[in-house]
Amino acid sequence: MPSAIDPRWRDVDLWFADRLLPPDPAGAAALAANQAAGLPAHDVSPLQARMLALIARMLGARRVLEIGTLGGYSTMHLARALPDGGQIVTLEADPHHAGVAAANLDRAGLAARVDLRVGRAVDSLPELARAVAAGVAAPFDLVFIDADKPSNPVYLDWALTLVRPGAVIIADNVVRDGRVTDPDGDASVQGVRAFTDKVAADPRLTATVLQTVGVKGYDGFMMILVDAAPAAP
Ligand SMILES: C[S@@+](CC[C@H](N)C(=O)[O-])C[C@H]1O[C@@H](n2cnc3c(N)ncnc32)[C@H](O)[C@@H]1O
Repeated sequence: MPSAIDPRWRDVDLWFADRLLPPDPAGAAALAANQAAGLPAHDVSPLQARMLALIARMLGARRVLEIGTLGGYSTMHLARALPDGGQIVTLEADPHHAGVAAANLDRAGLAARVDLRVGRAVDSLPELARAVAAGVAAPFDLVFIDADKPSNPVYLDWALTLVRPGAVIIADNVVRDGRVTDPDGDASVQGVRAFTDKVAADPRLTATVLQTVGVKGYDGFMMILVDAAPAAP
């Protein structure tokens, strides 16, 4: 169970969001539609969405892969960060979530930039990999992993077949209220732990974790740079 959110975390998030984020009627409408449709409130926060969008812009990303769409809130922010002709492919297992996301993205005028694929990510990823390997589709510049945590190690393997050298992979919810350090943690904790070990063992990868507190409680992101050559120590 997540622990209570310290009111200071929420207040500080809102204080910065008030100052740094522009009004986002489409984002607010998406969150309201998600709630009305009974989706879990597992979307990134507005400031976290801005962080993802900033990373996409800093990378000059044209192709983004997202694993875990929910109602399309993070998808929306990443899609807006793309240049003309850019595309985000987003994978969602739950048809109800995908339907709500499609409506949200359509209402936000972003449908043309989003390729929403419904089905388990492990079933969608091979086709994406075939397209990239055949040169039919460009490799991805940024991958955002935000779905079922037990599958994170598998998602890492697929991501590494799908990205260009210099790409960035971001995984959400790696801290899990501090539970990541529990060797007897649940399947999600085990997924994050195995994912972390896999990242650490791969000489092509340079990674760090940013622990976060805020309106979403206590959690964190792993950020991974995929180097062209083995990573320096
Ligand atoms: C944390 S939510 C995603 C939140 C979203 N990225 C955002 O910030 O707005 C995780 C989503 O992953 C989906 N999911 C879970 N298992 C999946 C799988 N095997 N393949 C694809 N999507 C999956 C869930 O249905 C849920 O909608």
